[in-house]
Amino acid sequence: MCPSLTDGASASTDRSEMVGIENTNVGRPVPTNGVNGHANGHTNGANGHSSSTQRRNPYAPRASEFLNNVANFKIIESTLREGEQFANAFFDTKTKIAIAKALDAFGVEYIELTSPAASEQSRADCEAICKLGLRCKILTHIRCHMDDARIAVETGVDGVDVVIGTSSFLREFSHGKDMTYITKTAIEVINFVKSKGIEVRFSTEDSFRSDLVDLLSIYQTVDKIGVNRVGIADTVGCANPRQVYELVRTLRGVVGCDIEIHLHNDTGMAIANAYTALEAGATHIDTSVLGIGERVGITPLGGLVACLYAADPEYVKSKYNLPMLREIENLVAEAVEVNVPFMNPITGYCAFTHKAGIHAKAILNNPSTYEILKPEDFGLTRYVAIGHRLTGWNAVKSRVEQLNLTLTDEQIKDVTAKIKELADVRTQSLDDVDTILRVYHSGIQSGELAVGQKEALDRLLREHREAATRERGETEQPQVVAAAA
Ligand SMILES: CC(=O)SCCNC(=O)CCNC(=O)[C@H](O)C(C)(C)COP(=O)(O)OP(=O)(O)OC[C@H]1O[C@@H](n2cnc3c(N)ncnc32)[C@H](O)[C@@H]1OP(=O)(O)O
Ligand SMILES: O=C(O)CCC(=O)C(=O)O
Ligand SMILES: [Zn+2]
Repeated sequence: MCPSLTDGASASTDRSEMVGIENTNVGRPVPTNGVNGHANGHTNGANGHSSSTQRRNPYAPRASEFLNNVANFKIIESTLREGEQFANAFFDTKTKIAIAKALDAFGVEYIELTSPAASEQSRADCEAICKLGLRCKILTHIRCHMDDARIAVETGVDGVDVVIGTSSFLREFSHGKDMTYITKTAIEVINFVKSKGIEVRFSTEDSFRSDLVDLLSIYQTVDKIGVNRVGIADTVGCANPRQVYELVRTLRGVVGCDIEIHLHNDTGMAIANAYTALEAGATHIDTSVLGIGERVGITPLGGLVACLYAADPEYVKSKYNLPMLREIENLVAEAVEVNVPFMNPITGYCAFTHKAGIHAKAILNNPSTYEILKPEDFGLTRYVAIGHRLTGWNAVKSRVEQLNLTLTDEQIKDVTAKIKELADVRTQSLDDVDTILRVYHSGIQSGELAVGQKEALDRLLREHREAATRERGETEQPQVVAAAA
């Protein structure tokens, strides 16, 4: 059981075997040795550590890397474009508006919408979203074609994202155009969109399987005519972080405009690649909620936020309404009829649940020991699971203290051995653990029990169970008879 959410957002949340700990400690002092954790207010170091801890981390982001935009980026949220290409997605107007408003309230800088050339409803929805008066900029995504551009500029969008495939695969098997034609059309479309006074971005589809000279040449051309952004797309999800770094860094040296990156997740690299793109100088990252899109989709909003928060929590907190993330993910998950994956960063069922005794002890002393993300920054709560065979006496002690029982450390170790013995047979609920602790405590208080008296403890537990069964039997008996009748 991994109940990491606070209010039952995960359908089957069961907290029965958990110790919920607010902030850092459960009745236990946080060490005052200078390594402050989450409990004592947040420090200015990354990762929730004190700045002294931060300085000791040789892998922390280095401010001296002048191209690095890890703490200076914009999100282009494409749930309503790339996300609509997810096999399960059908967004009616009401749902699109709800998603657009939620993303705006979260704080994304841009929302990208499906091409108005796709269908009459797509065009009408695009216009409707433009009229909402959202704080974020609204973009629409079109083919590199004047017909699409003419429709797009009439919708009221703040900008148009233009794309065309440049790899030999797409030039031969998709649109059939060569680089000369692509360049000529790109210039025409960009000039047209610019003439309408709105933002324009030019992107090559399948960039990582395109010829580098072709790429740099067309990007340089569109940069010269004043495109606002150029985009790189890992359309098939084939790129690795080193390749992303090299291409973005090379491009950074060739164009003066902003650089956007769009990364598919076919090999699970989308978040790492996005992070690396920022390190190399990209300025804009495409995301979708839960990563939905063609095939397995693109860089997920939540995962990217987790990754960037780990690098610079204060910057990410200042930009986005982090506690809204779970609500947005639930909204989109429901709209496309999927569950939020259990291993999802931040909102996954077990994202803030700690289990093994070694972890539990350290977490109770200072959550930074095993947490890079502070659950409270995302409106969530951490839990420590104790009713299992991997538990330890420190975790049990925290529960003893929560229950206001008085036991010595030696006694807690003794009763922990009993919990582990029982948990070897089946996981114990928190109620089970509490019963064991209360029976043990009253046995000690009454003098019926001393440390190491296993048989006496077994007898007390058996007697307690029998008494409870008798009590239940008295109230349950009539119901059984009634049901049988
Ligand atoms: C990698 C990506 O995700 S890119 C974005 C994908 N988004 C979409 O496809 C939006 C939804 N698409 C649609 O509604 C339709 O495909 C439309 C309206 C865009 C086009 O529909 P149709 O005219 O029926 O063409 P169809 O979809 O069969 O084929 C794509 C057409 O676009 C052309 N094309 C493909 N990519 C591009 C491009 N980037 N720039 C210009 N033309 C392109 C192809 O040559 C083909 O035209 P053709 O049939 O005249 O040769
Ligand atoms: O417009 C872009 O940059 C990307 C288009 C796209 O969805 C892709 O190439 O996967
Ligand atoms: Zn895509």
